[in-house]
Amino acid sequence: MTFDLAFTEDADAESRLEALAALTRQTRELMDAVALTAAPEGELAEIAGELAVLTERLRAVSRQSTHPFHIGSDGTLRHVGNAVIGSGNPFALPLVIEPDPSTGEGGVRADVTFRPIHEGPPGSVHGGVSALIMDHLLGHAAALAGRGGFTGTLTLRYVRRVPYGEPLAATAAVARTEGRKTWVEGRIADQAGTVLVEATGLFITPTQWPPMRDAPSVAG
Ligand SMILES: CCCCC/C=C\C/C=C\C/C=C\C/C=C\CCCC(=O)SCCNC(=O)CCNC(=O)[C@H](O)C(C)(C)COP(=O)(O)OP(=O)(O)OC[C@H]1O[C@@H](n2cnc3c(N)ncnc32)[C@H](O)[C@@H]1OP(=O)(O)O
Repeated sequence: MTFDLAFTEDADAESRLEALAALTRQTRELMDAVALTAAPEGELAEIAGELAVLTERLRAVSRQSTHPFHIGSDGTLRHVGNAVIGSGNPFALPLVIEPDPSTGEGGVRADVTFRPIHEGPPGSVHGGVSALIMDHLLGHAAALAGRGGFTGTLTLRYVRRVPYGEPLAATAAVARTEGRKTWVEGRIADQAGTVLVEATGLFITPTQWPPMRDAPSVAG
């Protein structure tokens, strides 16, 4: 397979990206408020009407596509539209990933506090949301090791229910490599270190891929 990963300089000024990030954060607050609202029926309909006006205002000046990868002013590789880390994507948690070489090659960690909008089983985080976070974090570890690629397989073991509203830690590091294949292992644990989710992912680097050995740090 061939795959062109275009690292474009984004035309948007940093100040506009900051304003977009502020709108995105506000939208996340809105999502949380909607999920927990106890407002009466009439007020719900009224608020929906007000939001429809705002939605139309945004839609009237839509981009053709979401923000692509671009190199930020500090040299960081940014993906503003990403579903997990994107500062311009309300769906993103967002996950803020830090390198943690102490955990191994490509080692990364992220503090994560899930919210009620992530609910699956009552009072717990949806297993698919945990998988999303693990997929991304494992992929980030592979990229940090200079072996970025697509997820081929992702296997999870749900050890204990994952609570929301509680600070948790997600970690990952490369376990082994073979040609274009990179196996990465990771976990989500609570503050006491109790493992809640274990994950193993196989990432495959496409045949035509820009050299990642000198990849800049990645952010949303
Ligand atoms: C969305 C991000 C994009 C990635 C950007 C990466 C880096 C950018 C820099 C930083 C980014 C930072 C972090 C990234 C964070 C998260 C990553 C999220 C990743 C995703 O969210 S990604 C979406 C889900 N993912 C897909 O959408 C994949 C769809 N798929 C394909 O695009 C192809 O399928 C591909 C490329 C996987 C392989 O295609 P190919 O042509 O290169 O490989 P080929 O067939 O030649 O096989 C070669 C050897 O791999 C074995 N093999 C092949 N496929 C396998 C599989 N699935 N499972 C197990 N083994 C497999 C064969 O059996 C053979 O093995 P052997 O050599 O031993 O015979």
